[in-house]
Amino acid sequence: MSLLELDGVHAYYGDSHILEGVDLSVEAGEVVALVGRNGVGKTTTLRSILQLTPPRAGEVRFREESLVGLETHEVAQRGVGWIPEDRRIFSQLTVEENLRAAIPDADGVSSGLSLAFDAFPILEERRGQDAGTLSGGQQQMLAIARGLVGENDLLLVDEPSEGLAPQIVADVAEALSAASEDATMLLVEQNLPLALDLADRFYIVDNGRVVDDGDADAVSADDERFRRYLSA
Ligand SMILES: Nc1ncnc2c1ncn2[C@@H]1O[C@H](COP(=O)(O)OP(=O)(O)OP(=O)(O)O)[C@@H](O)[C@H]1O
Repeated sequence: MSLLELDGVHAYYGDSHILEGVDLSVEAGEVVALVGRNGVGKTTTLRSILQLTPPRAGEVRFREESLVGLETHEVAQRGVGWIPEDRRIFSQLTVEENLRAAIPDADGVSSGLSLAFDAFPILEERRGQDAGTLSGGQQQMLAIARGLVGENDLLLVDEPSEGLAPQIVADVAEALSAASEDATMLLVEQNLPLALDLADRFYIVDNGRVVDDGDADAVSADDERFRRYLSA
């Protein structure tokens, strides 16, 4: 049985019908990428899992239990972590305080900090610095590190490479790749080569539906399947 299953999920913003029956699944231990053009509903799919945009029809099951109707904090308590597109770090807190705040269990603080600092050594150098003074790339590293130390069973990662310089993207990709060895992730990523590199499987989303899916190893970013749905 899959760790996460979406079955015919419909979601709206007001009267705008955004998700028109999304079906997908994520197995424990997998990295699954959601790819597709801007505005097709990838972020909304993550929001529908988190119950930030609760589905009006369809099911979201996590460990075979429905998440629909729960509060977002209850979804988080069940082990679903979120690394949002806009990062949402606490800019007035230091790097270390941001990490400590994301570690659920007091006994886990030192191992959590080691995990974060192993993944992103620059965060250890900056541990006493206010997070708001970090560069964009370092803030993204902190956001990812907060997700990693959260002891989640599933991480929803939204556009980790967005707005970052290529060298920083490479660092972020390396850390996500290392983290994915013992994490399960559903990843929204516009950078298709990066998405395919990180993921075991992909789903292509178009107009609020999954229109294609497959094994990431079996395709390359210039495949016709992607050209059809991803080119502007
Ligand atoms: N809060 C909102 N209120 C109204 N419409 C919204 C809201 N958020 C997103 N939308 C619209 O919903 C549609 C899907 O947005 P979504 O963010 O899920 O797309 P996406 O595939 O993640 O693309 P992007 O990479 O641009 O975020 C878009 O047309 C967007 O304009």
